[in-house]
Amino acid sequence: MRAIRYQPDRLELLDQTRLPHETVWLTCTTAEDVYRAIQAMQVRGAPAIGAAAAFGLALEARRLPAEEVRSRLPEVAAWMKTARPTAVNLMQAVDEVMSALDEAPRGAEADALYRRAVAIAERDIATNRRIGEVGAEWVARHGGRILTHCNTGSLATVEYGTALGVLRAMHAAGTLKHVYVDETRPYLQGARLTAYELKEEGIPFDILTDSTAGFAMKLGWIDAVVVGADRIAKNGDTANKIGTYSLAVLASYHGIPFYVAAPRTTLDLSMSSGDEIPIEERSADEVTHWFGRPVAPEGATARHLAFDVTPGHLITGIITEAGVALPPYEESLTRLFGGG
Ligand SMILES: CSC[C@@H](O)[C@@H](O)C(=O)COP(=O)(O)O
Repeated sequence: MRAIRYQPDRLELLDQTRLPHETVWLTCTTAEDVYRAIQAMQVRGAPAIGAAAAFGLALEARRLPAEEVRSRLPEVAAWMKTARPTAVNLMQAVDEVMSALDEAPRGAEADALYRRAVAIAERDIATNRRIGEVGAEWVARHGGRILTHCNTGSLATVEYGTALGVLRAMHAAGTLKHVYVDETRPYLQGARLTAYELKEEGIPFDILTDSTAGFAMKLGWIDAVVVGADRIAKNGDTANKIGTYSLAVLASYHGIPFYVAAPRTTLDLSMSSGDEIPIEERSADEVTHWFGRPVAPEGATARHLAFDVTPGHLITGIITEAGVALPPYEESLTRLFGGG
């Protein structure tokens, strides 16, 4: 399954606000189109927004007059980074695609940026497959009934997924028994998107309301929790979809292993702890309204933190393409990826 299709003159995004009942492709031809799609969560998930942003800048390089690309694109790149604040993949991908300008011959900037964006996208797929292999072997030792949160699959990446990639690989290896999917209020990435992907793959699952997780653990339904990440600090503190922290606390209380699956591009080794990670706060309307329809009394207020930070000490292991990092993370992540 692919939610991102690209050509030099356009980026097509499978609109994730319409899934699973409508399949609508959105065509982007400018950086602004891509920026708006990221903000509106028509494309979402840390690696997917990074790749989309890279293509957005390549499109902008094609649209700008050739003699203005080098002077004007850096400002567009800085703006693109502000589309969403928490997932560091966005900032990394923007920097990486912009670095193509350094080597591009004059007049060939757009082609160079497009080629770099394609490389980012293709690397994401290969990385996710490797995370899947590494994680499937590791997680299966705990058992085959896995709880996951949000959507970390093909829709959240260029293809295959991170945490959901681990589940895909376990399914292929015959070690996955059942997936419990948190619905993931308020956008329902679990109930809408993860359920859609699991159904397509024929993987057995049940959706749980977010508040069921603790009792499901108490009832002995869950062997391990596997989630994705939007930014991981040097000490292993991990920002991910709101609700992840509660799951980690519950897993710790019940003695259930709790794993994060993420690529190198989700690590932010410039941050020493999760306290430094910017947490996106989205519109209260997304909580007081149900996909546009009011559910709370008129005038009711809400706080809509889109992410939380799980302290590294609650994380059993971080599954990456280079292997599984174990606590203490400052040492293990540096060993796997170097200090930079
Ligand atoms: C491989 S996706 C990892 C994370 O980006 C995912 O768990 C998540 O929190 C997505 O949040 P979203 O707000 O839907 O973009």
